[in-house]
Amino acid sequence: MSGQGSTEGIVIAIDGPSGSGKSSTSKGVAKARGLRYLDTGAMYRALTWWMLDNGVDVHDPAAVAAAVERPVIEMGTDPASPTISVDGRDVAVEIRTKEVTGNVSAVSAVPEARALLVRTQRAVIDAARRESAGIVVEGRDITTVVAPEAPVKLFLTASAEARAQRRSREIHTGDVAATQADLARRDRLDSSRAHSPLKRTADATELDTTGMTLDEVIALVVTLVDEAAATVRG
Ligand SMILES: Nc1ncnc2c1ncn2[C@@H]1O[C@H](COP(=O)(O)OP(=O)(O)OP(=O)(O)O)[C@@H](O)[C@H]1O
Ligand SMILES: Nc1ccn([C@H]2C[C@H](O)[C@@H](COP(=O)(O)O)O2)c(=O)n1
Repeated sequence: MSGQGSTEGIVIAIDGPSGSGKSSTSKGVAKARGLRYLDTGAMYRALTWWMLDNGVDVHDPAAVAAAVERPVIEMGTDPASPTISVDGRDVAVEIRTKEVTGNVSAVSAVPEARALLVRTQRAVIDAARRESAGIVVEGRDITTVVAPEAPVKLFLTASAEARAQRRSREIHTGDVAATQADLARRDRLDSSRAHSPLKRTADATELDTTGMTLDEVIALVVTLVDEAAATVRG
C-alpha cells in the first residue's frame, strides 16, 4: 500500500535486456510498496535446468516441446526471499550456472515452452490479484505478451558497458569483455527469436539506467507506481 493511492491488484510489467537491473529494481520496488514479485527468467532457467538434468537435447525444439509438461515448476513471490522449485526441489542455485545461462535462450525460443510458462505466469498474477495484492513481474515479454494491459510498463536499459561492469562485479570476474560478449550473445538470441522476442513497444516507458545508482532507479520507479496507483484508483 502506498501513501499516494492503493496498489491493490496493480500489475507492474518490466522488460529489458540481460543485466539491465530488472530483478534488483523489481525486488526493491516490490519491497517498498508491499507488492509481490515474479522473476519469469527464473522460470525459463528452471525449465532449462530440468531439460539438461533429464538428458533432453535443448537444441532440438521438438524434444523440448515434447517434455515441457513434465516438470512441475513453482515460484514463491515474496520479494524478500523469492523461491523457485522444480518437482519440489529448490533450484535457486542450480539455475544460475553457466550451463543453464548458456542454454536458456534455446529453450525459451520454443513456442510450447513459452505457452506453458506464460499460462503459469498469468495464473500467478491472477492469484495475487484475487488476494488484492499488487505484483511486479519482470522478464522479456511481460509488457508485450504476459501483461500488456499493466498500468505501469517499463523497458529498462543501460549501456552494454555498464551492464557488463555490473554483472562482472556481481559474479566477481575481472574479464569484463567476456561478460559483455555473453550478455550480447543472449540479447541477440532473445531479441531475434520468432516467438515473443524482447522488444520495446511504444507504450512502454524506457528507462536508461546508465549512470544511475540502483537506489535512484528504485526511487524513480516507485514514483511511477505511486502515480499509476493514484490514477487507477482515483
Ligand atoms: N542502477 C544500477 N547501478 C548499479 N548496479 C546495478 C544497477 N541495477 C542493477 N545493478 C546490479 O547489476 C547486476 C545485474 O542486475 P539484475 O540482476 O537486477 O539485472 P537483470 O536485468 O535482472 O539481469 P538478467 O536479465 O540477466 O537476470 C546486479 O548485480 C545488480 O545489483
Ligand atoms: N519473460 C522471459 C524471461 C526470460 N526469458 C528467457 C531469456 C533469458 O535469456 C532467460 C533468462 O532470463 P534472466 O534470468 O536472465 O532474466 O530466459 C524469456 O524468454 N522470457
